[in-house]
Amino acid sequence: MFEFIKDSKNRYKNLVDGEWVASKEDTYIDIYSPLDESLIGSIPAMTREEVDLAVHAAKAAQRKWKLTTIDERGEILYRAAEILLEQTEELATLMMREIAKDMKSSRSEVSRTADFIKFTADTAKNLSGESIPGDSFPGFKSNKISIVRREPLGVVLAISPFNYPINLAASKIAPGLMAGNSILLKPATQGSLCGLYLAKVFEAAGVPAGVLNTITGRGGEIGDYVTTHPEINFINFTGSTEVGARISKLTSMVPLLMELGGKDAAIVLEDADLELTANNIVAGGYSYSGQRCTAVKRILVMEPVANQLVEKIKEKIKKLKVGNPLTDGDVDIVPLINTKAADFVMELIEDAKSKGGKLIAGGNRQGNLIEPTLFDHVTTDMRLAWEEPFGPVLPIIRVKSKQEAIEIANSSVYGLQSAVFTQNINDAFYIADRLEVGTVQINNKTERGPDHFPFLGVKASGLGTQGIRYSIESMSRPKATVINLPDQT
Ligand SMILES: NC(=O)C1=CN([C@@H]2O[C@H](COP(=O)(O)OP(=O)(O)OC[C@H]3O[C@@H](n4cnc5c(N)ncnc54)[C@H](OP(=O)(O)O)[C@@H]3O)[C@@H](O)[C@H]2O)C=CC1
Ligand SMILES: O=C(O)[C@H](O)COP(=O)(O)O
Repeated sequence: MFEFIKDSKNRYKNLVDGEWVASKEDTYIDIYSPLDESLIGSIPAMTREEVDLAVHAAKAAQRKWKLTTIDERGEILYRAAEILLEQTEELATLMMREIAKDMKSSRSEVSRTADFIKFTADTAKNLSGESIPGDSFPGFKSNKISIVRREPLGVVLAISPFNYPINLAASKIAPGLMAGNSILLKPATQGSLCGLYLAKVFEAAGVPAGVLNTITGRGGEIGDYVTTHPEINFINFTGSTEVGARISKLTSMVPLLMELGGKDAAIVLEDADLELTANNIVAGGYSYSGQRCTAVKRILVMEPVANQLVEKIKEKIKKLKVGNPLTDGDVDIVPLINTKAADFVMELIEDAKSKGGKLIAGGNRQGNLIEPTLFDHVTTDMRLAWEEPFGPVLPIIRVKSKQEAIEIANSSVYGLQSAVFTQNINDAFYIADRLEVGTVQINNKTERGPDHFPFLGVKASGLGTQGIRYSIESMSRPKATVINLPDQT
């Protein structure tokens, strides 16, 4: 089924106006596996002219797509979810090779995405408009009624990152389609092969020609052209704050929905259940080598329980499986996505070492595989206290009071999530209410799911709100039609 999205040389094609098209200029980008450096495929480096064709197709197709019923769109999404599940093994294997995610996590990303797509169809089918009587506002009577329905925005540009190449692409495509938009998917270059498979899934499910199109090429080369294209009506971006800020500077009068970087703090109070806390910190900080926007990225612990917590985390780190999913099966710590990312993490480690951070575990590197690393006594002059490693390293900052924890947590430029570990609900709410983040988790690691919860970052962590219903609402707008009946009073 998926064969014709690539040629005999493993060169992938793009979905443009319902056709799978090769690079017109014969310019391709080779994609190598971070696991063994093998060549796993090539993707077209699209030219501006090729981008234009995709955008025009999306624009034209949206005019018809918005006239389809929500029920029809929902049926296509239910089929897409089924096809996706049928392809689990093939897609998970590709994902493992393309972004170095172990098979168990790759499979679970595919099934989570199928659930997401189904839930999106269910939610859109159950959204209702509203009618607002005029007489609730002073000076108006009940003969004036506003009927409010939702309209699509037009052409949605969906830009996804490498780390969840299926889920973070589908979580833009599915709500966008249900809202009646057409979509241009620009997947991360390392992650494009998965992105193109996903597009094939939606196409096979019956998404009409032009309603979903793909654009491949390096963001640094075609990104600015695509994001400033005059026919784009909405941009839904997930990735680094650096690129998100660039898009927000370059664009004008185009609404943006952005999930960006984070430095999620786990705040641990004296009365916390330390076993539960350590389990959550280790799972939250190190899974997929910390390459998750919502990974726990710093620990702010009350001094009196710090030693005990450090010991527990250290013991649990020893049990993490470190290796290569190709040869070692399901592992927690995998090689990072590329050498640049691994070099950056090592810089943070060296900086913390040189400034007196106490290395409790890890610290070494073999190629791009970095040991799960824990530093104690990290101070606020160390880069590790503030910068997002997107790698398996966690700093422990010891604090003396709730106030100090709140202050350090809020001094970050980021504001995605935070976790608070305590058995005192009053303290939990006291802290939660003062944290400048999108979500506070009480007695749990920071995480996005379940995917129908609102998901948002404040400050440098994002703009707007995702989460199934929130995403549909973000990708549509209210349209009011006002009925003016004769005044019979
Ligand atoms: N808050 C959240 O939900 C999430 C945040 N992230 C954040 O993303 C980062 C890691 O992901 P990563 O993929 O490396 O992020 P990047 O910001 O490097 O890339 C994200 C996407 O943007 C594209 N891109 C790059 N330059 C441009 C440009 N000028 N215009 C338009 N698009 C462009 C990339 O394409 P290409 O690959 O071709 O460069 C990719 O598709 C981390 O900071 C992490 O915190 C990641 C996941 C979730
Ligand atoms: O991109 C990410 O890192 C994800 O949005 C995080 O999702 P998770 O918390 O469910 O892993």
